[in-house]
Amino acid sequence: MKTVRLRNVELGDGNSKIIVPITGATEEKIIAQAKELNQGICDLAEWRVDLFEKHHAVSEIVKVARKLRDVLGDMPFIFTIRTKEDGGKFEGTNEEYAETVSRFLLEGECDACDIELAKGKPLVQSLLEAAKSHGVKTIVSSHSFDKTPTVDKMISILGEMQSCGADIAKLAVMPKSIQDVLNLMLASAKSFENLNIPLITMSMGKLGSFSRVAGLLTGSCATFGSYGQESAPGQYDCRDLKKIMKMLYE
Ligand SMILES: O=C1C[C@@](O)(C(=O)O)C[C@@H](O)[C@@H]1O
Repeated sequence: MKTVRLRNVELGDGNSKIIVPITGATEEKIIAQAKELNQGICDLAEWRVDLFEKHHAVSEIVKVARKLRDVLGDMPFIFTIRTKEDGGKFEGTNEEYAETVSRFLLEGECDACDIELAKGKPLVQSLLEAAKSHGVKTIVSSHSFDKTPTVDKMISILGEMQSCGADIAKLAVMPKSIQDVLNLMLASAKSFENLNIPLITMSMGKLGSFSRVAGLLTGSCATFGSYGQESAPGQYDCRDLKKIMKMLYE
């Protein structure tokens, strides 16, 4: 299993890292939230750019990202612009999505970039290449907010992420039953055995929250916790998450 290093954080080394999404709508709120994260409450930050009110202007995104970089110090940060189809607020076309991500990679600064698998192979591959050429690691992601696919389907989604060249594969699904949560965990554990890139997997919602602390069983190398507003249903407050992970992992 390959590990992926983002600054001083090694993903896939057997511990589960805590990622907190920055969810503010304004520059002021984004920077204020980042300042609080830099107090040892998490290992990585994810900037949910689609929640920023000026996410249509790449120059504004780049400007805020520079400030974020300064405020976060050595904490790695992930650039994520989540589209409506995957549960986010970005409503542009696939071309506009690709344009925003690729222009950011050219002009901005981040340690890793989220790329949605559902955007299709040619687009995903061109963004993966752009990220690589800028020394940015990639997290290819897939979200299913209305259901949990079958175990085989989830295994094949994670496999597809690896075969298209992702550094990290991420899968988030919504359960309707306990079996769905167990299915996500099983698909993750099986993929962990068979793939050689780090995985981040979660079953969302209240029911799925068990999966968010089960990285030891499922091979998920990181878990998302909230600080203030959650960016997806079922996230634990990151301070509680830190305590739970300490109990489970030490
Ligand atoms: O992909 C993910 C996972 C997530 O959807 C979750 O369920 O914790 C939260 C998002 O902010 C992140 O980009």
